[in-house]
Amino acid sequence: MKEYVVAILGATGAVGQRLISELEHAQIPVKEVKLLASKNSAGKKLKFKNQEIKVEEARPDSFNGVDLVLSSAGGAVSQKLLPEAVKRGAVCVDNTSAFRMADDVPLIVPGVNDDQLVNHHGIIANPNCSTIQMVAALYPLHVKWGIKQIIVSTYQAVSGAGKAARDELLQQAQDRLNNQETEAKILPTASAKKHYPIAFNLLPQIDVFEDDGYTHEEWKMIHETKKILYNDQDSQQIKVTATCVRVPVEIGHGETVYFVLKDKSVTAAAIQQEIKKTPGLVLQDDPQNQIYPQPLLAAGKKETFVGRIRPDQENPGAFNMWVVADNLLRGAASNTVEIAECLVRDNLVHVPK
Ligand SMILES: NC(=O)C1=CN([C@@H]2O[C@H](COP(=O)(O)OP(=O)(O)OC[C@H]3O[C@@H](n4cnc5c(N)ncnc54)[C@H](OP(=O)(O)O)[C@@H]3O)[C@@H](O)[C@H]2O)C=CC1
Ligand SMILES: N[C@@H](CC(=O)OP(=O)(O)O)C(=O)O
Repeated sequence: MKEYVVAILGATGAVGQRLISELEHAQIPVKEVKLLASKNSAGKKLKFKNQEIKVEEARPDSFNGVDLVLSSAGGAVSQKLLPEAVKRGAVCVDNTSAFRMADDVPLIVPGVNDDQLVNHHGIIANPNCSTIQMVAALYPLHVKWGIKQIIVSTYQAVSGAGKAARDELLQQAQDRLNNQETEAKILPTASAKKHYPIAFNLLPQIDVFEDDGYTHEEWKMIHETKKILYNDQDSQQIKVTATCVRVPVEIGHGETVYFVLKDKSVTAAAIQQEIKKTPGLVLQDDPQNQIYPQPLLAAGKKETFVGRIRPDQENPGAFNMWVVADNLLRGAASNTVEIAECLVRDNLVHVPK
């Protein structure tokens, strides 16, 4: 059986740490693991299956002899280093948005469109975290009844903006409870002109603003959803709009998803049945007993949790639902490692000539 040399780029980060633990349990025969990060982390030791591994500074020649790269060190690092990795024969699964919309890069949610992996040219993109959980929940409904329109509002945890944002929430909360002045340096985005506190607050900005008034996170949800569902030629016709909001939650993105089906006769009970029988989805929908998805319950889990499914009383075929998932696992590390498992399963861990 072939064994693979796997490099984790961004191994010291919020997502990188989870990539390590997901890889420990993956259906991937691992010969060796290389842990790569910035030069600040070079020499640090991290564990893979109880074995201590020294973190190395990521450079082009770090990828010599590597079969598979799991990448999560930000878009600029991916832009610079992944083409170097591919040149050296490594297949890269990238968590960043750097290559997602490129025509020759498959954008994959396993269970939805992993059949498109055969078209890869060395780089495969992992979608945005908010996109993954929404598409995972909607896909079985789209296959069965066809979706015409999606209107989504997100409630995104601070860990989506990295380790530093999570630390900032905790510090601000502590300062506030101690009646001390607090500082905001990271959110809404590290590169923003102004920063605002997230503790006891909500920020209707994730990523930068586009000229049309939408944020780039909203743009990604709209266009990535269409690309993933493009398998089916009707998908380009799906209307999608989004509002993305940062909330003071550590881990777990929530989404209210309003969707309109082509078939106007579908019932909430039929939708619940589809969700229930789809692998990777967990139905938590029992309002009488106050059973519904919550970030605190989803954190640490790989599944996507779905509840509050109810029809729009004034628009037959339209429904509201509430979808929650761990953004660092389902929205990032688990999806990436599942893509890598599909590549191994389908014997696709090679760069086509
Ligand atoms: N699919 C999705 O929706 C998600 C995608 N992501 C993507 O993953 C990236 C990382 O996210 P996250 O883990 O939360 O961020 P963190 O800030 O927690 O971690 C960033 C990681 O990148 C490394 N890094 C930074 N600069 C360099 C460099 N020049 N060369 C090599 N490594 C570098 C850091 O190393 P060091 O510790 O040495 O600084 C660290 O390991 C995001 O920028 C985003 O692009 C993240 C969340 C969800
Ligand atoms: N933007 C997401 C996480 C992320 O990094 O997304 P992307 O990979 O699309 O840049 C969040 O802040 O919750």
